[in-house]
Amino acid sequence: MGENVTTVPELRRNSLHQRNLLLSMRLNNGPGRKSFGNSARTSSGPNLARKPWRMSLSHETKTTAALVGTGLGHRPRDATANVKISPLTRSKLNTAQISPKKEFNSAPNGAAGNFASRYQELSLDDFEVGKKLGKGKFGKVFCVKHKATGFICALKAMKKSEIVQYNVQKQFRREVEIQAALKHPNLTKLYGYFHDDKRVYLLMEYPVNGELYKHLRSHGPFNDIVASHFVSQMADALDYMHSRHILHRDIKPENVLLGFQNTLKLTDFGWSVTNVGSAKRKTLCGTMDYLSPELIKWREYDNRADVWALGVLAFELLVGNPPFEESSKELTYRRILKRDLLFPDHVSVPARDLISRLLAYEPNSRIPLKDVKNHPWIEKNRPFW
Ligand SMILES: Nc1ncnc2c1ncn2[C@@H]1O[C@H](COP(=O)(O)OP(=O)(O)OP(=O)(O)O)[C@@H](O)[C@H]1O
Repeated sequence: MGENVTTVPELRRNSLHQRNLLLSMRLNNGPGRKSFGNSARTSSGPNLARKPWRMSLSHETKTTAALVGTGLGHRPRDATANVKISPLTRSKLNTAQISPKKEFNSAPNGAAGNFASRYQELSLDDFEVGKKLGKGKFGKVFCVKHKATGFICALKAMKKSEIVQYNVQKQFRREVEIQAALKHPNLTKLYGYFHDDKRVYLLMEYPVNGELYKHLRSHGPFNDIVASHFVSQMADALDYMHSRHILHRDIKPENVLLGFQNTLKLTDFGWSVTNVGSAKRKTLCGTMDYLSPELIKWREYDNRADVWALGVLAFELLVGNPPFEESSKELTYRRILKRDLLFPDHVSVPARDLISRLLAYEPNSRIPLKDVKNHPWIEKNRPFW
């Protein structure tokens, strides 16, 4: 398959936002030109395949500023908040901090305390850069070792100029703020960040076993024991996020990393958003196969859209493809709106029951995440995890 060919399944998993971004990158002669291929994750261009999409229908609540000093953050009530930073200004900026020292003290490594005291002064020279772990639209991710302490983590390097060029400062800032605030064993931790003249570097937990999606593709669908373990962990992670009034909005196997012993680590908070109280959202975002009926109908939605997406994920883990997969967006949407849910014979009765409850058409009828771990399918398989 040539570099500039995108397969139908990959386009299917693309996002409207992403297509818009791609268009904008093409119009701007930006890096999107290189990226339009199914080898996007490993090719030199940014990855635009299988990505979320988003079309803003309403003004969204923004969280408070972070990324102080990088040139990408803003200070509340600061009139210069959204002013693009010139290269000259950027070069004068100091090393940033995203969070207090305890961020690193909670890192899963004995050297973390020592590491913590140094992170404000970090630069790329403080790390041994290991293998490339992946590539996103705005940066590359590497496995790195902090030279002084031996602390191993993932480092995502993003060009400031590209973040500014594609006007995604706010989205980037929100992603960083949200990920930094979340602390849960099934969410990929963001320890902190630093920057230099050209790039911002995010230091993250390194789940060593890579993307769940790759395991799904290489090993085929999972059995009940493995799938139920993943579903239970994901329910826990989402329940935690929702308890903090945060919606993930882009659940799919590509956004799940794996640590040791099948520990699930949800990642990519690029479309996550805070949703305080009974507020509802209207921004259309997510990945086609994972969209809930209320999203497709452009209705207001809340955290139960993530519950639906968990149902789609559970199905994909057991079957190998999402339940409403079709060759076109229109056909997929039609099946979702009809809730045309068909299980292959091998899917067990209790698994069908949980998936059906997660995929209840009406958000009110969906099983609460707290009840997922007590569901018979989960309880039956738990002893074998
Ligand atoms: N903390 C991490 N540990 C291990 N691998 C990671 C980590 N974060 C990202 N990766 C890998 O690097 C790839 C690129 O990640 P990145 O966050 O830049 O992009 P993305 O979120 O997949 O895509 P995009 O930037 O287009 O939204 C991921 O697909 C994943 O395989």
